[in-house]
Amino acid sequence: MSIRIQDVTFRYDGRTALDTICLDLPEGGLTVLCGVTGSGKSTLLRVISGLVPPAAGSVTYGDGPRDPGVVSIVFQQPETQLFAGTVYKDIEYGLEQRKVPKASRPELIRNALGKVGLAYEEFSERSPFLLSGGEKRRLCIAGAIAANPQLLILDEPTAGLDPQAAQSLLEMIAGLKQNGLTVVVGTHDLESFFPLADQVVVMSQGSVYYSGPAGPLTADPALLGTAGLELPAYARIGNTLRQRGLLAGQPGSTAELLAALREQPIPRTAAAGTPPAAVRSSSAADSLASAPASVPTPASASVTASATASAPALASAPSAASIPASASVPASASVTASTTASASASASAPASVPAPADVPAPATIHAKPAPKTTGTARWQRLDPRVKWLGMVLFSLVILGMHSLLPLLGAAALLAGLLSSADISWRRMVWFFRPFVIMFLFLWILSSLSWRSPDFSIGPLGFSTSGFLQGGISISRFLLLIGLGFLFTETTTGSPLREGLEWAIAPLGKLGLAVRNVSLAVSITLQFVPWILGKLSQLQLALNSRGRQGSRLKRWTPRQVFLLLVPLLILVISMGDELSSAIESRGYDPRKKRTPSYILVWRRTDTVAAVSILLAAALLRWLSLAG
Ligand SMILES: Nc1ncnc2c1ncn2[C@@H]1O[C@H](COP(=O)(O)OP(=O)(O)OP(=O)(O)O)[C@@H](O)[C@H]1O
Repeated sequence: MSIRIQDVTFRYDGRTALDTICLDLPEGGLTVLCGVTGSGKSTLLRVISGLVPPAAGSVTYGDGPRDPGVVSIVFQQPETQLFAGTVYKDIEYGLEQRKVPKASRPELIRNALGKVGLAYEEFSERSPFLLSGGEKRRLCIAGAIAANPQLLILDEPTAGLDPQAAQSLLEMIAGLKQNGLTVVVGTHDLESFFPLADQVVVMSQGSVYYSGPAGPLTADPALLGTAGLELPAYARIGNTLRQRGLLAGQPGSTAELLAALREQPIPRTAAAGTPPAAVRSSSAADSLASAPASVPTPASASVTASATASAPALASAPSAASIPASASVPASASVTASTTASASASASAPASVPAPADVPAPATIHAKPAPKTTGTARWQRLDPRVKWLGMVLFSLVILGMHSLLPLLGAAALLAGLLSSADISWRRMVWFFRPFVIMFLFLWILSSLSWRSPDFSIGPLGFSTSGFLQGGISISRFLLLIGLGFLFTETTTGSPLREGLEWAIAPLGKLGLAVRNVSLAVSITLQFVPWILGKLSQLQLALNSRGRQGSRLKRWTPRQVFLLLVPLLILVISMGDELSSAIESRGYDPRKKRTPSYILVWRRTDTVAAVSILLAAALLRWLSLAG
């Protein structure tokens, strides 16, 4: 299935992560997506998978819109993709979602596990959560290929795999491609994937910097260097040898390089200081066997190196492999460079890959405008003590509210504060949705009355006072949660902690372990967004098993149930890692420490503190009057 990506733009909370991307992914081909971290690879893969809709532009699958059954994606972190109690059930979940008949599932599961090198007998009944990192990754891939998709998307598939596992994964991917599957791989592992690639796409700051075959990229180090990437070792060695006239063409892989070197004996030259007896003809493979990847030494120096360690590897190199005469540049390759801040669409040079001189200087590539001061940035500059003051005062005032009017006043104030912090609606809805659903349920429960209902809906009786009281309690809780959300969204860990430690310092004289308390509170508060982030990753992964499209945003009871165990495991292991990290850094609450954030009180902080006091007094007056 071919894929056409047209003018795709994607934003996270207003921040552009993908900028008018245009790409064609060939049917049955393997496209390698590379770029420095944060360049937008994972985001583009998610958009291609159809799991997240682009803000603008479109993705077309074959001749039309996406059928959820034909696209599979494996995410970067395997631990956020496994849900079921056994390996078998985990793969079966995806098959069930894709309506594969129960009778055909065992065979498909056995095949999929076999393809990724996990023996069915050994693994099918094991818990996915107790597998090693590499085994988890292979299981995720097995889950993705079990239903025979037409497009397979892999994000960093070789990360965390040992060399043998990585090699068998590469062979598996090559096999899938041979069977006509269209594959897209986002990776930093250029060494492994360039030799397999039909097309390479280099991303830089959310734009496509290069798209075309791997050959021109490996022939010209400046092309990848400009995008912040390094050539694979085989290409660096190949280039050095070509420059010295020791190799005819550019090798397309390590195996090709070794094969060519074995077939092309390189005459040794007498190097300075080399005894004449050492001057003899020898295979270049021998010479290079122990040379460093970047070949920084002169040719003569590498010639004197003796081949020992890599001899078995050389022996297994395919001798028939051919090397292209020179890295000629196909017309389809294109390099894109945006030179000014407004050149978002990027001027594209579709003709030929330019010689190194034509490659734009790093300083001129993808220049971005100076960031505007956003509401979030303004909030972040506010002294954390002011925020703590607001948090504590408003929490107390909200807890003392027992009628609708002050609650409405507090809700209006909170809404105003959230929008002044530039927190997008989408993010707020994402944050509040699970709470609203849970609280609605609690509200209904608290309104039920069996003995003397004031009104009934079907068989259920409700009391008016229970309904009102329940509504008020739930509104109070939602406001408190909203306050915490505003606080953690606009305050990073260090200021939050320093501010709290300052505020509770006097309690230290009464024996309170001030530093422990502030550390615990700041970690707990920082944990909330982390947990929500993990939850949304888990939901995305679950949706990728087949529940996609219009149902993406819904939380079904089964989903909630499936997500609970992995989420709990993630939280426990994160807690474990955090406590080990704190211990390993020699944390001692009695020792004096250097503050990680210097508290500075400005005039704006005084204005903010006075406004908080006035607003809290007004809300308190409203609650008393009501
Ligand atoms: N959930 C998110 N919320 C906000 N910003 C995000 C989110 N995920 C990614 N980003 C931002 O979007 C940009 C692109 O991120 P993305 O994960 O796509 O990059 P990447 O090239 O895959 O990086 P890596 O190689 O490190 O995985 C980055 O600036 C990142 O900080």
